[in-house]
Amino acid sequence: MHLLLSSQIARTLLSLSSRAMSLSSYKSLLREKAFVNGQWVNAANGESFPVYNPANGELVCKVPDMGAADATAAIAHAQVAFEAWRGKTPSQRAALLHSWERLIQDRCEDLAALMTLENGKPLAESRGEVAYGASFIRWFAEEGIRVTGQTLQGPTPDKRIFTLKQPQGVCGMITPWNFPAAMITRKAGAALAAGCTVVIKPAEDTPLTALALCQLAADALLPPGALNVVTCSRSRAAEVGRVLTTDPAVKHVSFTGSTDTGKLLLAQASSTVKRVTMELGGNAPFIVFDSADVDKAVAGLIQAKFRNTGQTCVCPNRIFLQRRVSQKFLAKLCERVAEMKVGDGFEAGTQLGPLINAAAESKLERLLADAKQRGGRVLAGGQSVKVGSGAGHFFQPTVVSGLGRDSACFREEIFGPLVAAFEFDSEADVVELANDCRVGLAGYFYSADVGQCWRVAEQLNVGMVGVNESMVSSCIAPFGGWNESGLGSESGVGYGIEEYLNLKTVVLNLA
Ligand SMILES: NC(=O)c1ccc[n+]([C@@H]2O[C@H](COP(=O)([O-])OP(=O)(O)OC[C@H]3O[C@@H](n4cnc5c(N)ncnc54)[C@H](O)[C@@H]3O)[C@@H](O)[C@H]2O)c1
Ligand SMILES: O=C[C@H](O)CS(=O)(=O)O
Repeated sequence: MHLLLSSQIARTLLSLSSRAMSLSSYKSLLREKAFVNGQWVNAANGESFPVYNPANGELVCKVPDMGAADATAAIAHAQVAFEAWRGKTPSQRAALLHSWERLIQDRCEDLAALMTLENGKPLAESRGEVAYGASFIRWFAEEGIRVTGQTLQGPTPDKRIFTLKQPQGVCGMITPWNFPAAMITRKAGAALAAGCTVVIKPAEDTPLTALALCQLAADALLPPGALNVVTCSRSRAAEVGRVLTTDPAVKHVSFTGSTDTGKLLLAQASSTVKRVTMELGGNAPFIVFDSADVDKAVAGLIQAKFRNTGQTCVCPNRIFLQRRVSQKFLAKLCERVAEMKVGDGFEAGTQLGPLINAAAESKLERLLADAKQRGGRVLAGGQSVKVGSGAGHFFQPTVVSGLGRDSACFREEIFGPLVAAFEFDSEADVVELANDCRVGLAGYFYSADVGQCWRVAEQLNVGMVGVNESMVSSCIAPFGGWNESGLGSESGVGYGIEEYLNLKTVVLNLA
């Protein structure tokens, strides 16, 4: 008994000490100002807005609530910086980006703590995201050195044709709360490596990680004006966004967020015909065929579905189970789900942190009520969870089966820890079901039939497919959606950086 007690005490002390360690050192990167032209600045209106810890509703700090004037000033500084930044060689830019990436890696623990504090995700996931975010900077530093053009024989002997790829200029970026570091570096890394300068508006829920990245960029000696972050509350997002999407000095708008917001920004950006990159909403099918390795499929679903508490754009959203394997899969899945730990992201062993806010919890409850009303069966979870003071919005990992395509879980992006299961009979049936939606970001399926793997991978109307694999994102793989999931592609060889380059054709007369 004494042995057991001492090991429990040790675990508790370790948990508290790791939490204390994380909380104590992040403060060196906590900034309560925005970052423009290499300076820490307040909003022109002197106003600020609060950033809360989603796990307990406690105030973390306040940051500037900037408006149109601040965004316009940031763009002007980025424009001035662009001329010098584009004039550096790709290798010179790469050296600075590599320095930035190394500093990010060195400060992983502090950045991770800051991310968990403002986003709520488990500390282990935050650490993973810091490394993932840094990988994009390293990747694009190298990509920038390998941007190539073409040399062609002209239509007549006295002509030669060359193509050049040149940086577009100032890029406006608007990013979401679910990946406070990676959604910024996946864009800014590519744009900066291409020779562009950037003005970023991070999500109002998670500005602190973005600001911390600015401090490290300054420490890495990125020149003033190359990287700028303007912060604003949700109520000012439209005002700042309108400047970023309509100022003639901005040549590219890169957005990651919901499809509805993306459509709005697209319309605004059209007034000055800006280049755009849109990474929008998803509704990923996750198909398990009779021939699948069920244990592997269950593990894959757990990994992809509950990452970031189910709040990622590539989370499996509709789980399609072939009839013969359905019960076995659901039994194994529910067994694993029942073991998952919901809690504060700083607590050791936490696998599911809080939802980002009350609206996210209300949406989850609405989707669950709709599922039940349509005859869905709750096989696991289904309840919110009180953690600590109870001010956070925690929800059990939940599994609902017996749903049809008329359910809200089929039609909407769930964006939470709710597994919605649907049964199917034939391959043709499930491909039709999977493609019955207006977005097409990611899709996954498990099958031991090679021919089926090829057929289904080719037939799914999505930008990324996992075949017996549930993780499709990395700096190496092009990331982008079809249909209403977006435009363009981020990361990959050539794709991500090309978004920020203009193509120029030069026809040279030799005579
Ligand atoms: N495709 C991807 O890579 C990807 C990645 C993350 C999130 N998402 C999608 O984002 C959604 C969830 O994120 P969210 O709730 O933060 O999305 P959201 O569209 O509400 O917000 C995203 C960003 O847009 C800003 N914004 C909102 N309205 C604006 C406006 N009128 N003008 C200018 N900016 C505005 C927000 O402040 C935030 O910074 C989901 O649909 C998810 O699929 C997609
Ligand atoms: O939520 C959207 C992100 O793009 C997911 S990922 O981290 O790139 O897989």
